Amino acid sequence: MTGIIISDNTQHLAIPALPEFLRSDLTQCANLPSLPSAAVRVLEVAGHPDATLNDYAHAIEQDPALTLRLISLANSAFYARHHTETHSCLEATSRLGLDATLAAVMSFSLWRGCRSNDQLQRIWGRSFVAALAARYLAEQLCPAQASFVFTAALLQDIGMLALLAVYPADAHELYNSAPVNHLQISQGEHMRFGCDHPSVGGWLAARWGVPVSLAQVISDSHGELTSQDETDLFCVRLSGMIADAWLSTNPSQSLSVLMRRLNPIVTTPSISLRDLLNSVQRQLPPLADLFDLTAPSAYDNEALIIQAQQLLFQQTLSLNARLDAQQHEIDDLQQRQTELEERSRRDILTGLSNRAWLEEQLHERFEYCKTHGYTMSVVFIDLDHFKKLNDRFGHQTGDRVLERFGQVLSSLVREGDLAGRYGGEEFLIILPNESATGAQRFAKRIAKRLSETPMETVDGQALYVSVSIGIACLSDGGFGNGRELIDAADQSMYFIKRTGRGGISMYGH
Ligand SMILES: Nc1nc2c(ncn2[C@@H]2O[C@H](COP(=O)(O)OP(=O)(O)OP(=O)(O)O)[C@@H](O)[C@H]2O)c(=O)[nH]1
Repeated sequence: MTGIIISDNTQHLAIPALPEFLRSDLTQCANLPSLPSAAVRVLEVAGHPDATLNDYAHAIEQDPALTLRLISLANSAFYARHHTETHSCLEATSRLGLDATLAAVMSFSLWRGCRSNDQLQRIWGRSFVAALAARYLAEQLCPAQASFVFTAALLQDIGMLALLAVYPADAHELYNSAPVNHLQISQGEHMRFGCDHPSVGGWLAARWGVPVSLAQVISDSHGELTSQDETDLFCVRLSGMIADAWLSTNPSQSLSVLMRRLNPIVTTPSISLRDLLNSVQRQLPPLADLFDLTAPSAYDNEALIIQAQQLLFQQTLSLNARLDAQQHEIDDLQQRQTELEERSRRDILTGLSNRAWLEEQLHERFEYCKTHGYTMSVVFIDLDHFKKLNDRFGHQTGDRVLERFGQVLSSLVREGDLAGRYGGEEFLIILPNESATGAQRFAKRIAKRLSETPMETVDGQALYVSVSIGIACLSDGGFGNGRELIDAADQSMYFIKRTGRGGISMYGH
């Protein structure tokens, strides 16, 4: 092969620069895949915007072997479906179209000398499957670009040829695992060579002087598939994934994984994976024949798709089951969290709110009432002579009295009120939207209940308690915050303590 460089387009590529050592090794490599002079001339023609089919045909005719192959390609089942036989290079070129002619010339040229090499056969096998898949996709999504997409997909792995030429041992080891998955290959290449074969392929194609748009798509061919991709790039990227799945050891499994990945991205209903695989299967043998390639083994695509769909369904079920289990765990955690929060607000002995929660709530409600012009009252209750009760009947009896008193309070408060234990034998009740006289009525009900209901029975003797109650209402003073309201209720309660216990006092009345 004659390696003639016609116009180096590498500087026009929007790709990350190749590592310096790799660029230097590639540039100096004597075995780098190169193009025969006829292919170079075809590229030169391709570089002219006004190039005609005649110019192409003339360039190709310089190479008789290439001419014969091109005519066979045009006459193959692949292209000749509805046409009569072609006999000249010009007829062949016009049947193939300019892009496909370019692709054919380049791949024929590059393919020479690869036939006896299993590894190269595998690389080209994937490229052919990808090219056919890409063309099917392009015919559905961007028919005008079908030839361009076919070419780009066919050449997407030429970087592997270059890396094999420059670093035969390393690349051979990396590519030797059959069948190949290009995601893993790209990762391996990054580790060994500092970049992957699509970038090298794009660089190589640009160095040969192929149109920059083509070299760019080759370079971007293995990127992440997204719905924002240009349609031609999208077809090329997807074609590689389809080829990987179809050629994998477990195609139905790989296809089901691919289907899952495609679900959120491919929304167009015109793409049928089944039709695509059937189309690839139909066109692969004649194309492979033409290149003396052993076509990758055929599948029952119908069964493959059904299997893949079943697997996808099973994966979806097990994923749903996992999601359900996770949701249960989240629900349990949330419930436990709620229980913990609830418990952190409770007084253990009485089950009423504890002091911290009372104060927090009082602060919030106080601010709310101030902002919206509502009123509220707090009722401060202290059990009388509780020390004596403890001393006389024991601490446990004292505890039961407190517990019972908590129940009495719970039974008397209304929805929206908040009753809690403020400390030892002190209780606080917040009454939203309640005046001092309303709070007084409430306090009287408590006193009445206590006078009627013993809190405990000790040795058959009923034990009654009395309480001192102080009330403060937001409307009865210039209170700046909830703390001042509690202090006012506390002071009123102490007034009762000082004047004999067992009564109710209202702050400011
Ligand atoms: N059993 C029991 N007693 C408690 C608890 N918390 C506080 N006490 C007791 O309640 C008593 C309160 O005593 P004081 O503050 O002197 O009040 P008092 O004896 O009720 O007297 P006055 O309030 O003046 O009527 C103390 O003996 C505390 O030990 C509790 O959780 N359980």
